[in-house]
Amino acid sequence: MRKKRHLLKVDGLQLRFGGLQVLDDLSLTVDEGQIVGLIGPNGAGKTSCFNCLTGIYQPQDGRVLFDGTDVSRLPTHRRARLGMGRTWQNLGVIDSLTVTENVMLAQHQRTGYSALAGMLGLAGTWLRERELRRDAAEIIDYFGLEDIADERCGSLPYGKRKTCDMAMALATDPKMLLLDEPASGLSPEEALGLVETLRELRDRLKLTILMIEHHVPLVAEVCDYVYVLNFGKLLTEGEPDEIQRHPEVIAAYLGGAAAEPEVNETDEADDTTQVLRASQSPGEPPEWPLQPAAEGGAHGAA
Ligand SMILES: Nc1ncnc2c1ncn2[C@@H]1O[C@H](COP(=O)(O)OP(=O)(O)OP(=O)(O)O)[C@@H](O)[C@H]1O
Repeated sequence: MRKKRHLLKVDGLQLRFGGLQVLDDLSLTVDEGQIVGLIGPNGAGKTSCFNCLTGIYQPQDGRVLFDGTDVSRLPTHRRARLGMGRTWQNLGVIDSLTVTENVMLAQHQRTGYSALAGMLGLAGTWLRERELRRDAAEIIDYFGLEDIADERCGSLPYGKRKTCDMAMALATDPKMLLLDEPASGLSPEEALGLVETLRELRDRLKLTILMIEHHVPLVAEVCDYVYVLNFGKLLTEGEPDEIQRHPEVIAAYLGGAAAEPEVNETDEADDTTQVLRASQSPGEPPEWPLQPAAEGGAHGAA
């Protein structure tokens, strides 16, 4: 049963680029303390939705209410200060900075002075910088990155850079995390670890999470509620087990909704991963509806 307090309420988003209707009357809510999934075929408009929520894109119509405040016209940094933390599909880390420096850079969204002023030790920043460094170390420990805290992100494997991206989102002190494909490119072990991390973020740190994800077992395992987007419109919503049986959802995925099949680097390496595809070749067995993962797959992590 869903809790009642909406942390995020999105009403009637309309987003167009020229003649392309990217989002069409999209409404959704995310209740406090829940992990909510946003899924849909490639090109359905999921990342564009995140961009509208965080102020990167300005939709032509619609409203975004966050924690009771209408943030529809606020710039990205103001939304971040109110508690919207975000990770990026193509990573938000700066490769030339170390893990600690990246996390501290993210923290400066809430300091009232720039990261550069902090690095230069300008007046009034020194004490605060010391606090930030201590907080950054805690966050880095929390994500198990302490051994590589002083390494430049560019030299790290993809999974570690992804974890650093999540650490950066947490460093902004969010109420809500918007995660764009957190499992993409992760090894099976890392994807299993992510299940635990997401639950811990919700249960221990009391964070609310809205997550775009193609990794089906992960969605089925951790999401309390799921929205399905297709061609910019909400196709359906519900708990994961309802969604997996929904005839329109099955039709959308099997009907070749929006794009060519995606080739995901993790496919070959990860046989526990079931990647949602926009379309499939005739005769190919459907990967949708969601099926419980094989024994030892992500479901085994519960
Ligand atoms: N800045 C932009 N200018 C023009 N078109 C855009 C822009 N951003 C997104 N689009 C288009 O909007 C549509 C939805 O893209 P979006 O990236 O939101 O989909 P998605 O569901 O996140 O897809 P994927 O799962 O592949 O990441 C696509 O047709 C895309 O080309």
